[in-house]
Amino acid sequence: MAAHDLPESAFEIVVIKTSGDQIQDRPLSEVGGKGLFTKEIEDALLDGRIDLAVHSSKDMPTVLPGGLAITAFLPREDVRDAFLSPKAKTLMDLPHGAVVGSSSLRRQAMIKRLRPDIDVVMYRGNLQTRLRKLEEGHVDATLLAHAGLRRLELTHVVTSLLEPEEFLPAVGQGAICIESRIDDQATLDLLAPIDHLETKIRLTAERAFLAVLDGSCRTPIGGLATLNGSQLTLKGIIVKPDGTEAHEVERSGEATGAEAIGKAAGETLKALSGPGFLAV
Ligand SMILES: NCc1[nH]cc(CCC(=O)O)c1CC(=O)O
Repeated sequence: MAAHDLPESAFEIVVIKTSGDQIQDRPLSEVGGKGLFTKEIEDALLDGRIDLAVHSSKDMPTVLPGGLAITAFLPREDVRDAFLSPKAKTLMDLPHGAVVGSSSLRRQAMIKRLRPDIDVVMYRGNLQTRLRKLEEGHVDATLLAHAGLRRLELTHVVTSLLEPEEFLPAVGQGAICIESRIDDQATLDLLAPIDHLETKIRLTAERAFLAVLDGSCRTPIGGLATLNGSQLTLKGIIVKPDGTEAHEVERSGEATGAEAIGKAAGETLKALSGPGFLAV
């Protein structure tokens, strides 16, 4: 091995269990939403116990504590939701009145929108627990992020994939990000070479979109930005939790305007849905 291939830094991994990981018996939207996956980790960053934090972008609130920022993105995984069922090949093929387990407000609302006859029931616990419950017949099907299943090398449990055209993923789905202290230049320098530009641009648009609409995690929202050369396209949707009403938006423009495109798409949905919709 050449000398320049040797690691220049040693890293100590500190495992932090967040309340989002610990609370398994209630939907997260009921106990405070997204911050639950990040707070304990951000406290450790602010205390200087750790220097960088690894998160799922999907779990990151749009407003971060002062002094912290998302300072790098890893290349994005598959953004799609996976459909898992021993009973049917796809969501649309499930028998009338089937029971689907999911505690995600977005998945629940989008399932109801496509299949009003389906009963969506709360479904938490770690992946292994969910797969066991599915196997034991507690539910007829469930949905999980394909990215998480791929990372755990569990893709053999997937029955089919939901295409973004009919089922928009959550903002940030499939993208791992790094959060660090904005004044910690040494860490910023370490991260710069691994920051993935395309993912950063897409996530900038998606998070700007989400920031206009949300904060609370109580409104079902889907959003996905894609890049075609320098052309960015953002699609967004908000759905009533019972699936009876939805508003969609699509905006395109130069990637350099990612933040403005996201913001404009959010404002469009806000205007389309009217006051009250987001509060439900
Ligand atoms: N809400 C939990 C969560 N946060 C990120 C992922 C999946 C991995 C990713 O999107 O990067 C998951 C699990 C899931 O949605 O099935």
